[in-house]
Amino acid sequence: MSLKISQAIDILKQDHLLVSSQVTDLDKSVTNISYNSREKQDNGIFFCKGNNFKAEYLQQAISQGAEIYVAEKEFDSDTDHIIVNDIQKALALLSAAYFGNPEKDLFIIAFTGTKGKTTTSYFIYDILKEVFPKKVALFSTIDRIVGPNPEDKFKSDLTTPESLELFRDMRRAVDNGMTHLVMEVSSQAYKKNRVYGLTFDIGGFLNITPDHIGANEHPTYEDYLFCKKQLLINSKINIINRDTNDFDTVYSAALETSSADNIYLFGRDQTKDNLDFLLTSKEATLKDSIFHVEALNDKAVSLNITGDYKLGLVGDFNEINGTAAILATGLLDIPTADIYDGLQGAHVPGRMEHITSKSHGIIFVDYAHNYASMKALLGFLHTEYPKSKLKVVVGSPGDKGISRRAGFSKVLTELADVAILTTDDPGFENPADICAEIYGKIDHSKVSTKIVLDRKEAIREMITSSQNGDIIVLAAKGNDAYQKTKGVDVPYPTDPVVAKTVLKDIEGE
Ligand SMILES: CC(=O)N[C@H]1[C@@H](OP(=O)(O)OP(=O)(O)OC[C@H]2O[C@@H](n3ccc(=O)[nH]c3=O)[C@H](O)[C@@H]2O)O[C@H](CO)[C@@H](O)[C@@H]1O[C@H](C)C(=O)N[C@@H](C)C(=O)N[C@H](CCC(=O)O)C(=O)O
Ligand SMILES: Nc1ncnc2c1ncn2[C@@H]1O[C@H](COP(=O)(O)OP(=O)(O)OP(=O)(O)O)[C@@H](O)[C@H]1O
Repeated sequence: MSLKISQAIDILKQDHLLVSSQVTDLDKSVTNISYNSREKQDNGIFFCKGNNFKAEYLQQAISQGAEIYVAEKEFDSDTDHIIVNDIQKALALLSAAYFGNPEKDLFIIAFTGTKGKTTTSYFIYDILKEVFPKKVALFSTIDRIVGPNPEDKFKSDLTTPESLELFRDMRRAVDNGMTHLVMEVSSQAYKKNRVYGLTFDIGGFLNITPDHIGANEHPTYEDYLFCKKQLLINSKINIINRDTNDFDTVYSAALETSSADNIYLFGRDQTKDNLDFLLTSKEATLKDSIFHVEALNDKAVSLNITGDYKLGLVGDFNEINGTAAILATGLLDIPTADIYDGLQGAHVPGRMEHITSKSHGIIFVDYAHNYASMKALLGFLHTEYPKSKLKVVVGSPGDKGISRRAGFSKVLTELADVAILTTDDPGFENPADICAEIYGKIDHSKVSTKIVLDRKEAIREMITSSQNGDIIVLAAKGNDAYQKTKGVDVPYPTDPVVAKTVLKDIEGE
């Protein structure tokens, strides 16, 4: 991979990002790109970016071989440099160019939403794999998959990677023969311009509820919504959940760059304007749900996806995610039978995973970790199984998402029968204080609550004290294999593994 300096300057000029440059050889090409001085920099271009950037990082990069730097201000007048007015945008455009614009060789389907991004992306990935084996890449919160072999799959650090890593991994995907990419786009990705310059083939909007508002994320809900809707402005075809909050704002965003013919609306309420697809729940068991998708007009009928579908994971919210996935893949002309099969077999790590016991009820492991998602989850279980006791093991993280604590108190009071509060990524806070905060706002006349700080013990206690007919929800941690504690990722066996170990101990094989 390489990038000629004159080409870099042209790209920046064209996008009105260039402020000035001091370059000794415009014909020179760099063969390394980095924003982290701890990496190797031989013949490289280095980006000075980030809230916590220090001038000494640039000196380290230069001493390690960086030939030129890009920054928003001059740090070192002796070294070649390009000054720009937006370092994040510059990083995105120049990363794309450095990696040979791999986005042009991929059909990219991207989804956003406060909840359901990961699930919907896995659904689409599992459907597409049926039709394009070994040709589908996935960039999700859980895994990034850039090729067909085991070494091409690795854990993600962010939901949407920084632009440099995004284009690097797209390049790897293309070089590995991938033709399609399914990815999650977080609001932060737009806030931080990680996806700047990208146009998605299909963009989907699932929902928005207040979340991710705080010092390091979005200052206000309006800012959160503004960032989220950018995905639709930057997509050729749009899929929108008609029942989302702020629908009018979201739909107007889609109309900024797409005609109504290229916007597909789905939802559960047939009386709403412009609905293209109606979703209706049909049957749900503890293991799967069957729902119906019906095209309501000629535009929708042309996708040929009307029919019943089955999902191997329950939750009416998952039917919404499933419908979004059906539309996205229907737009690719994929036979309905393949969509049906892919969806039926879809599995999303840590999302509504169910574990059956012989005599201690049914256990769900789910990543629900704020009021809205817990409300959707517990509300669904409560409606489907009104006679069962709902027993929840949950904790809330330290150092972030403070509002989730009051949200858990509220939703547990509204819907749970029994709750054990426990540890979940306490960071630099004391997990006992976090639990006490949740405990303090629970109405104890409605839900029997206790605190067991050791998460494994909390799960053990909940399972051993339950019986058939009970529904246990191990919430908020999903399939996470560590507890983030005082800056260290302390290994944790994962909730499903802990639950299965407890069952093995008390029920045998
Ligand atoms: C607030 C925020 O968005 N921060 C992100 C941002 O950090 P930053 O650019 O400000 O960089 P920084 O961490 O301050 O570090 C300064 C710079 O110095 C460099 N450095 C540092 C040390 C050194 O020795 N040498 C050196 O060169 C670093 O490489 C960096 O470029 O860019 C970094 C990548 O370059 C991200 O890791 C980081 O995400 C933080 C850690 C994060 O986790 N953000 C969350 C809020 C997030 O983005 N979440 C969304 C999902 C939310 C949702 O579900 O909707 C996501 O997409 O994951
Ligand atoms: N469409 C939806 N509406 C409401 N809640 C949902 C929806 N889909 C999933 N959930 C709930 O949210 C949890 C997280 O789902 P998922 O990981 O798919 O969302 P996400 O958007 O990727 O979340 P995050 O941004 O927190 O990583 C699930 O475990 C489930 O409890």
